[in-house]
Amino acid sequence: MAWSLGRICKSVQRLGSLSSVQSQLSHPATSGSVRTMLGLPSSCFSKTRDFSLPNSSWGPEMMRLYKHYNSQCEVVMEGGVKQEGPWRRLPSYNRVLKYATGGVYLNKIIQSKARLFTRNTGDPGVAFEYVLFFNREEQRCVGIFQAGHLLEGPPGHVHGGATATMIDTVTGALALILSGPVVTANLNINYRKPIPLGSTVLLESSLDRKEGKKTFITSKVTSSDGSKLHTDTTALFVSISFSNLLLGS
Ligand SMILES: CCCCCCCCCCCCCCCC(=O)SCCNC(=O)CCNC(=O)[C@H](O)C(C)(C)COP(=O)(O)OP(=O)(O)OC[C@H]1O[C@@H](n2cnc3c(N)ncnc32)[C@H](O)[C@@H]1OP(=O)(O)O
Repeated sequence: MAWSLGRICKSVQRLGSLSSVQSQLSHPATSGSVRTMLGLPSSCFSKTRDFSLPNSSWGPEMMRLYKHYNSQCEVVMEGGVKQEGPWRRLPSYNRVLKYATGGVYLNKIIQSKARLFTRNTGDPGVAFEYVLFFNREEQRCVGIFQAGHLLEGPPGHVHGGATATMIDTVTGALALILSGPVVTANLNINYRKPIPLGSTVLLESSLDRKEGKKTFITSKVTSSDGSKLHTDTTALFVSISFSNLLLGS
């Protein structure tokens, strides 16, 4: 077990290196063959579903925003030469640690039925449909989120906890890319306007500042056209030793 844990820690430490993460992010043109998320051979991911790719449940607004950012992941230069664009799509799996260990699953630490909360159903469109994009230059992450009917809170609207989950995801992803292994220490959310169930919203997060172990991120959720502010948030992430997190110390 110690050997497997060591491999996980090394993988996540690699994930914590900005240059490493950036080089490992999937490229739009090769999204079906993501090199790896954690620096592992692509065979570890070959049978793994990438949940951040379009599926039949995505509505027109979700597709429009997806195409808007995805088209900026690659730019075609004069002469038809393709180059990386300012944005990267972040792949999204439901059992990262299983694959981080190359299939050696740590049953004693993580229950074998464990799934990433936001990716715990394979049924398209019923819960969290989302995709994240990262902009290196601007140190920004955006999330496009279509809320399924299982996320109801107030009748016809999204549960505040589900919204918080998505805010945690988009701010957490940014903090993770910029600072390596982190946990959420504080999320301060102002709920301004309810989000209609089934609608698509845009989550934007950007780096406020870094102070030692602390990474401060700001975020807002707006309607897909940007005209309506649903929430604004400040978030604090604290850097951790990944082995301490797994061992609960
Ligand atoms: C290829 C790449 C693809 C990437 C694509 C990834 C996509 C996929 C992304 C998914 C993203 C999901 C993101 C989910 C993230 C969770 O959900 S994490 C789970 C929820 N969070 C937790 O369970 C955390 C529980 N809390 C803790 O473990 C500990 O309290 C903490 C937060 C580590 C802090 O521990 P501590 O011993 O207090 O730490 P300590 O060193 O004393 O404090 C450090 C500093 O932080 C301050 N601080 C600590 N807590 C607080 C607080 N609550 N308020 C204010 N200040 C605080 C301290 O005052 C201290 O400040 P300074 O003195 O340095 O100025």
